[in-house]
Amino acid sequence: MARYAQEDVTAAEVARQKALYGPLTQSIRELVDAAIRTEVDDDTVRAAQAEIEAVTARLRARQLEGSYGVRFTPSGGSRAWGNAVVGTRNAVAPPLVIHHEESGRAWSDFDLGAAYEGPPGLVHGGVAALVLDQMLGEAAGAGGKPGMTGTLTLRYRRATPLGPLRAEAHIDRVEGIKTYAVGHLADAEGVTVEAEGVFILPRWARERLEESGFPSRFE
Ligand SMILES: CCCCCCCC(=O)SCCNC(=O)CCNC(=O)[C@H](O)C(C)(C)COP(=O)(O)OP(=O)(O)OC[C@H]1O[C@@H](n2cnc3c(N)ncnc32)[C@H](O)[C@@H]1OP(=O)(O)O
Repeated sequence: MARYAQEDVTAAEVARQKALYGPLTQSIRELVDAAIRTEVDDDTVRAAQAEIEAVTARLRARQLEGSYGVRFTPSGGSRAWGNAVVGTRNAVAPPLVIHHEESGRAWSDFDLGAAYEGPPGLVHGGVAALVLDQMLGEAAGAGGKPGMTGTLTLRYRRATPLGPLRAEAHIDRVEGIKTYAVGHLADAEGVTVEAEGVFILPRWARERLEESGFPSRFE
């Protein structure tokens, strides 16, 4: 069962796993792009399918029971390697490498290819929401006010082209357990999508913090 978990793992072991799984995941991303854009003949497609199924069976030989979860390391870091936006082991993730400031700011330069298409040549609106949800959430977390997305509001000002993009977000204001963050997605010509959201520390997390003696940290 996936969860937040404290892991007893060394930094060297985390680095070893990152060096192992990062390239595997990148290869799968390239496979997805290749499958969308290939124009090879039918027999080659069928042969490729058989090879992919064989590789999938090898990886399935030993699996986690559920999803990856979020794992905290002894050094205070966390691994969200299954995350749909930033996950080191998730080929669905573009992935975004997100930079943070403790003031509650986050930004990322990244590239969205054929796998993220909605209208022809343009980023799917749901993908823009996916990216901005994560960015606003990361800004809230960077500022020490993490939470679950309560409400996310988007304004699609103009279409976002596939290709190189930048996303930015920052904390706008904090009201008790609610952190309001704003941000945008932009291409080289400027902003394409604006976002605002409220991130709320869930009741179960508030109760756990109160039990552990840190009741005021998020107030
Ligand atoms: C670093 C990692 C970044 C990750 C970024 C990605 C973030 C995500 O994708 S999170 C996944 C998507 N979000 C979810 O699934 C959230 C599902 N909803 C929930 O878990 C809960 O409804 C949650 C946490 C939003 C609020 O639950 P809970 O803490 O029990 O709320 P509750 O105690 O009733 O209300 C607390 C306050 O929040 C307000 N509130 C509750 N729900 C919402 C909401 N959906 N929108 C806005 N305000 C809300 C209430 O009105 C109340 O306000 P006030 O104190 O002023 O009266």
